[in-house]
Amino acid sequence: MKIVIGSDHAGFPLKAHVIETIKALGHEVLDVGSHDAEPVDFPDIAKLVTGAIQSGEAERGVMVCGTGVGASIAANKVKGIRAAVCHDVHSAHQSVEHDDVNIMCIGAQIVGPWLASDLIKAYLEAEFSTSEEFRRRVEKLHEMDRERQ
Ligand SMILES: O=C(CO)[C@H](O)[C@H](O)[C@H](O)COP(=O)(O)O
Repeated sequence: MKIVIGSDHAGFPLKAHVIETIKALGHEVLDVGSHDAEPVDFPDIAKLVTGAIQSGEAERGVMVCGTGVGASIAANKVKGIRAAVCHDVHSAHQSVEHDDVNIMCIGAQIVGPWLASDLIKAYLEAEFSTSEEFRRRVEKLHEMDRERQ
């Protein structure tokens, strides 16, 4: 898969490790910044990450900010995006299996590199379930997207 990755200044220290992990798992990486530790607002980076998914350039994304919270709020403002903060391995895979999450957000000030690697592995190895209940629920999310004002 092609994975788009973005971080703000608070997520930047973990971003290189995240990229290395994604590549080691055999995926391609599209890095939309930030490219240094200069302060940058997470909504600006979220626009770049979500844009790559909306255009089809990347299949899934990973965003790193200080807590993962701001990144997920910003990403979820965009149609077609299902973003979640995942700081445990179970949520990292279930968010895809049940909810078809397409951007996992992690907090560089919350998790260390070892856990980040485990989260990314669980997220990228997971596939959206074919079970009717999960498909139905995500279809309702698509409906909510279409009804957005
Ligand atoms: O975690 C975040 C938002 O949820 C951000 O990455 C920042 O760390 C947070 O907003 C704090 O901002 P600061 O400019 O890094 O002090």
